[in-house]
Amino acid sequence: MSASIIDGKRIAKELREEIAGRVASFRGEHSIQPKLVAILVGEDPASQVYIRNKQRACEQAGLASSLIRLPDSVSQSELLGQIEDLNQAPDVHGILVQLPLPEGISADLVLRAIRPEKDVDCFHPENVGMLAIGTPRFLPCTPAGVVELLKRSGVETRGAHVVICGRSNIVGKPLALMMMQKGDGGDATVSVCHSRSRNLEELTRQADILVAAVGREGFITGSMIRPGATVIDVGTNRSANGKLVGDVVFEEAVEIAGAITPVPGGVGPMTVTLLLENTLRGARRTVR
Ligand SMILES: NC(=O)C1=CN([C@@H]2O[C@H](COP(=O)(O)OP(=O)(O)OC[C@H]3O[C@@H](n4cnc5c(N)ncnc54)[C@H](OP(=O)(O)O)[C@@H]3O)[C@@H](O)[C@H]2O)C=CC1
Ligand SMILES: Nc1nc(=O)c2c([nH]1)NC[C@@H]1CN(c3ccc(C(=O)N[C@@H](CCC(=O)O)C(=O)O)cc3)C=[N+]21
Ligand SMILES: [Mg+2]
Repeated sequence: MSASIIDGKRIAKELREEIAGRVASFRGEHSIQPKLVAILVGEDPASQVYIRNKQRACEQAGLASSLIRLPDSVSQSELLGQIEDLNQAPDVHGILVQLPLPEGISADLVLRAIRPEKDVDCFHPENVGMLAIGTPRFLPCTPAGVVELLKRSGVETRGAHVVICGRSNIVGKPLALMMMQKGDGGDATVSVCHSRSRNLEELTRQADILVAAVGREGFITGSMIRPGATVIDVGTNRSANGKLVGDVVFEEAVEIAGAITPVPGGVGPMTVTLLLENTLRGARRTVR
């Protein structure tokens, strides 16, 4: 038996074409081009991949985008000053500060400094709070990408047991919030595992939908997967041979799972796509 492969690249392309259409009509109606600005401090390799892909995606969807590169040595106050300029700039609708940030810069402080109306990552405490109570302003890109992938591949979340490995503020925690929410794409029973979880394999084997967001190559092996389960691999790891690999041992998992996302070509392209969606949403706010 072999799992069906969830083609994130294809689904992302479909969704991008829809977004491009909406961007075009927004521009036609308001003569405003939605604009995203990303800030990269230093040279984190995962961030480089993300940046390259989102610049290209913005171009294809008709969005403006720019990248501010700052050296590792930049001071926290200089960075905060840059963010404040972007907060004030009327032509900027989305601001994204790439994580991780170098030591000596407080990510918490930096993320709070971004004006919530331009916080396309949905990392600001106000936006996380809105998400948690069920009245989201933005949906966080990677979790929303996962939910959209499931929806578009016909995987039912309602009543399903979703087991998420990882509890970060960027993936695991907001994904848990979204999937436990009432209604479409949610209504799941959610378990969240982390490095202190006991009997991990016992937990993951209960999953109808297993999400790996740990950041370790080879983390999810075949024996951790219930036969027929859907496996979503969020991991983006640089392997020793330079290849991009997920957290799941794909060759094992594909024999056991019912459906599985590959890396690359699974969740990653969806993250980029949802960022386009959020930038358009940020621009819409300015005309209401
Ligand atoms: N495809 C995409 O669009 C994106 C991909 N990523 C990728 O996803 C992965 C996760 O990213 P991120 O959430 O930022 O990572 P973090 O390092 O912030 O979080 C990793 C999580 O995994 C948990 N963990 C670590 N070791 C174990 C273990 N032995 N058993 C169980 N849980 C464990 C940690 O537990 P604890 O909390 O106890 O430390 C933590 O909650 C990375 O590979 C990243 O590159 C990230 C964002 C977007
Ligand atoms: N503020 C912030 N927000 C983030 O969302 C954020 C971040 N910082 N820091 C880094 C991580 C990582 N991340 C990825 C997004 C897309 C791909 C992606 O496009 N992946 C393609 C890669 C294909 C390739 O080019 O090789 C794929 O999996 O197919 C990967 C990783 C977002 N992150
Ligand atoms: Mg991290």
